[in-house]
Amino acid sequence: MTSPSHSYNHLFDPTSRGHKHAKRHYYKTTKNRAEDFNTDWTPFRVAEKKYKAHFPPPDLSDVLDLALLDPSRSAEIERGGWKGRTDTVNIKEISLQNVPTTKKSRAFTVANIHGLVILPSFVSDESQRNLIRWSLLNHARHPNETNLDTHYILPSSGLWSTYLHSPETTIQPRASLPSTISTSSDSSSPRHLISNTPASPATFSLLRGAPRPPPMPSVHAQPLSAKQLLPRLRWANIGWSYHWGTKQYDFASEVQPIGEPFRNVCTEVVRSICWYDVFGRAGAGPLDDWGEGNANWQAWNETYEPDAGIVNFYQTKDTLMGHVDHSELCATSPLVSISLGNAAIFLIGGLTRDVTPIPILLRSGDVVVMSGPTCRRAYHGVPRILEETLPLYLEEDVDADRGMWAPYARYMRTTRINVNMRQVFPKGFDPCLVHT
Ligand SMILES: O=C(O)CCC(=O)C(=O)O
Ligand SMILES: [Fe+2]
Repeated sequence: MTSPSHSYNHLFDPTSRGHKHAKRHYYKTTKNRAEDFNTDWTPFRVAEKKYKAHFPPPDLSDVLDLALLDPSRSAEIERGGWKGRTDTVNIKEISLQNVPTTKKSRAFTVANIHGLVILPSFVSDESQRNLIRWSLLNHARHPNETNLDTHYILPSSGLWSTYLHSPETTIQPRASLPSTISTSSDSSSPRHLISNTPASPATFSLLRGAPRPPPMPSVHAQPLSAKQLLPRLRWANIGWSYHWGTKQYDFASEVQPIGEPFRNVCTEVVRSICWYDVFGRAGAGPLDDWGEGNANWQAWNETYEPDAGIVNFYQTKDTLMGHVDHSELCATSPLVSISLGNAAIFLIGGLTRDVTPIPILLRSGDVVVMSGPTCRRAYHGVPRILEETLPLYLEEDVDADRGMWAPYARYMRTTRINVNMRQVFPKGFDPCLVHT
């Protein structure tokens, strides 16, 4: 039996030991900071700072928390003590089609962020466990690139499998001759978010020909055991290989097959959304800003096909800075984002950081879809993973799997996984037909 997860509620009680400890830690670490608030910060930065703060814990009364609409999730919500509200923004429920009646799925759009669809607990408990297993065992390994490959010679069987079978196995760094190798520009954790030119069908041939120098391995990387290296796993590529140095896809390298479990959830989501409810009816506004990516949303139920993306592995102290994902040639087709494990605060705003973002509490099994010209190019980020919010069905002592789930449960106790799937090429665009 594992010990029950401690609620984060203690931080909200000023008489508790946890609160006093966090307060002492806060004063110790902030003692020398000149100014806590900078008037130059954009509204997006202000929100990031707010939710990042560990003491005092952020007030979540502005955070949209759709799990509160589902009574069957109350135990999950109470566990961590983190709770938002359902009335922070105007939401509208939209229809889902072809979803088995056994599924309790619902879908919501959010006023002001046209093209954003939230599907709370779309992924069943069992399917969440499968996606977590797949992410660690089958996905985060060769031939898919991970953040660790630049710096470490990872075992061909994968880091997770090595950790399961012999956690003390030493993994050697790549750079063993410090004198000949300069210090890395580090594509390792945390993710580097550099600005780049948005991709489009018009810029494709230019992008395809651009040099993609391989990242340099760090000379500071030390040999580590599989067990020590595992918490440093931050991302693994899906499909088209992503070149972090230029923040563009590397179209010259081989595209890897997309894991069926990821693909199936994403296509199920896109095919079940009634896109007329999102774009066609209820004051959708002008559709002339859809650009070359094409406004073919009427056909997404049949044509949507993910071909790239990333699996993010967050430890509870990790964050993902505000950014726009604009390396995909198709600037409008749905990006499907699946949350697994601990909950997080997700911020989504507008086309610049000057738009005040909407904070949304994403819990395990929730799916977010970003689509259309406004939402697909909106700044978004993850300023906070909410500690101790792992749902009970992902704990080891509810193991229907005779011990097989236990190592996953232990890893997930401090982890959030996000599967972030995109479609790089617009429907009908054939990269082989473009001449350089
Ligand atoms: O973790 C998330 O929910 C979002 C991740 C994201 O924005 C990305 O991978 O580009
Ligand atoms: Fe993103």
